[in-house]
Amino acid sequence: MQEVKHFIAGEYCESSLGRTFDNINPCNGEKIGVVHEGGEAEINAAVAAAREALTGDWARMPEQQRTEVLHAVADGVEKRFDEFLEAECLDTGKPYSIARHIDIPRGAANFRVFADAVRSVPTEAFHMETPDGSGAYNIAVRKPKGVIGVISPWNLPLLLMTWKVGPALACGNSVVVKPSEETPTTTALLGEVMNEAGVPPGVFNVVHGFGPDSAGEFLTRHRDVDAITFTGETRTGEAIMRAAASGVRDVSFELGGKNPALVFADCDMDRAIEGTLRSVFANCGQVCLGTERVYVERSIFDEFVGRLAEAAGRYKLGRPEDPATDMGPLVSHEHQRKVLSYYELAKEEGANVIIGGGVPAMPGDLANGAWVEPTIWTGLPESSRIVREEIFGPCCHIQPFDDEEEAIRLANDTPYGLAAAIWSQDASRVFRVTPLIEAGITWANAWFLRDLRTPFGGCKQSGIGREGGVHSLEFYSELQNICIKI
Ligand SMILES: O=C(O)C(=O)/C=C/C=C/O
Repeated sequence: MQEVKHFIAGEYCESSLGRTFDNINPCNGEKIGVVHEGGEAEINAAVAAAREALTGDWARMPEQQRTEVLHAVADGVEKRFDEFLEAECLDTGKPYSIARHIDIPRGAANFRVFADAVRSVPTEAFHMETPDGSGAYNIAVRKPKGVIGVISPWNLPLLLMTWKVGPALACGNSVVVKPSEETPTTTALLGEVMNEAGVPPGVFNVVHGFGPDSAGEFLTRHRDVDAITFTGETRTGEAIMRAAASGVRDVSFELGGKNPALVFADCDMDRAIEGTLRSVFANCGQVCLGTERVYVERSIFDEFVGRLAEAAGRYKLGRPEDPATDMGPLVSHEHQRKVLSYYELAKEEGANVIIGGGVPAMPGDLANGAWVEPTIWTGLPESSRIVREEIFGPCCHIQPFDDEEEAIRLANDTPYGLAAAIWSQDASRVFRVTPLIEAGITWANAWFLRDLRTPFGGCKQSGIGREGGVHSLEFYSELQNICIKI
């Protein structure tokens, strides 16, 4: 039976609370093992270890060596690829086919891209004239921010945790990570890789537990944590922001969304179907950048709905390790209950259920898993909760529109602003429409095409700040301007 422990100061340890919670396989509801629940004592110990690491070998390590160590961490993840793959898919239920191409490779790449960025992205320097004519030089220098609190989500556990830990360590910080209680294993496993790669003890720490009145809250409230980065639901972000205000700590948030896709009649229909299918149903609809609202130009509405439904009907739900599987369960029975409550609400609100809307019949032990059917609705008003609220499941509502102005208005009619996709082969339309979409990330004729140097994050209630490239370096460092009089 698996036992997932905390990782503090380079060592695995149990909880002083003497409490553990079950880790459940969402494919069949079976217990995978137990996870130690961290309390205030564990968070205090982890933050203290992180603080001490900032005055030890890690602080004295030359930047070049630090980046080599981070490449060694990436090597370590790649060397133990199958171990990370199996752990991630056991925790999440996601198919090997997704984790093999997205989650685990990005788990390594997120260290490499920022180890390289910190060596190549310049800071600014200005020469200035001075009244005495001798002049002065201004040089901006990046310095570590300090101890970073990282609260990472359950949908892409390794990817989204290393998306934060990679740049944080590249900038010379130390971190205390509180992974989601649903998916603790790969974050815990990374501790071994950190030790093997030569990351000094205390630089990378992991404490497991829950949010309120548990490890998550204790971490965000800890006064010796200099900044907090979080990916997850907007209302949790609000609570973290309130905690961060005490001590004026900086925050970086990637929060919720209700992302639109705009499909124009002049699109490449095959590409629009393929791309929208992925953006709605990938990872069982549990991707923050995913589409839940699809707006289709009226002249192609019926054809688009029919073809998307036909494609969605071909998903093979099954075990992660089955090569035929292209959709897993939701991450937990709790999340299944939430998604199914929206499936019921849609029926109550009179939606046309084009496909799905329930629980699939699954064979054998899989019948005890957190499964839901890929689902497509039409016919609801824009005021419907189905169209307004983030569901985070394999489902979308499709609505027709008649012109570009209406499409843009519909897309922007949401308190969120994370991602969007538009499908059109008219270049003028693409350049006209995309800047008018209120979203931090907008794809045209693509989805989830990711250049890690680009700004990544949401506006409105979808987040604060940007990650990616220099934007991550900006958050994970303090810039000091040094003015030198000649
Ligand atoms: O691709 C990324 O860097 C990223 O952060 C993906 C986020 C997905 C959230 O569900």
